[in-house]
Amino acid sequence: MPQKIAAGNWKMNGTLEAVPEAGAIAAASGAVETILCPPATLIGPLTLAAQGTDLRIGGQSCHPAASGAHTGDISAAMLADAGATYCITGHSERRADHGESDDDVRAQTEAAWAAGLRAILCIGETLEQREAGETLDVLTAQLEGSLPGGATEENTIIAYEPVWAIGTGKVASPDQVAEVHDALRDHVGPEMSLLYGGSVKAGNAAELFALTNVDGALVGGASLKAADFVPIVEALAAS
Ligand SMILES: O=C[C@H](O)COP(=O)(O)O
Repeated sequence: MPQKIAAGNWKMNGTLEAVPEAGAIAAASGAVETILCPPATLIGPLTLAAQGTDLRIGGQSCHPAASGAHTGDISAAMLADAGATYCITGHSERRADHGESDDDVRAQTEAAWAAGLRAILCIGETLEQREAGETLDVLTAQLEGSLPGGATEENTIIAYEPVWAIGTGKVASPDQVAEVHDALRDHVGPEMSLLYGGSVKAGNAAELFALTNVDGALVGGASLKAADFVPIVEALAAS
């Protein structure tokens, strides 16, 4: 059985004032694997807030190199040193804002593994690609291009995030999610966790988690406040 996972991606949100939210989320973690990926500045503080609980902390991206002359970047080893045990790779915002290619994502994922981090590797189609009927082809190509050989359920989680559903309030329909996740399951085998991401909220989480091949969610906006995220974690635990 794939592991059930509720992951929150705080993106470029949060200062020290947000640490108590993580504390409240930590207090509610345990029934399913629960992860918060804050900005790099908060990995240390959130690791401290999560100490003694089942909440795990992750980075949002990493440079493929372990160290060096890469101003503004952070390595997987640094994330691990600060307390992270997970790292998102291939998020569509990184692919769009920083021009990260499948090759870059594969190298980052390998770097995350080398530092002992479990990767949360994201793939997703744009609205244009969906409307052109290219969704499954695009996702297969992204997976084949960015998932390194040697991926297992121990070192990798796949997150399907349709770009058009991220931060828009337009969640993919259960049929759309099921079609993609069933195809992904055929691709990655029976044990790797498959997360859905894109406008997941407490109000739509249970319906998504009821789908056979949805093992959890990668949540953006609704992970910033414990009052929004904890009900999603609870819906997953109840699924
Ligand atoms: O990484 C998280 C996703 O991009 C989803 O973000 P969202 O829940 O704000 O739509």
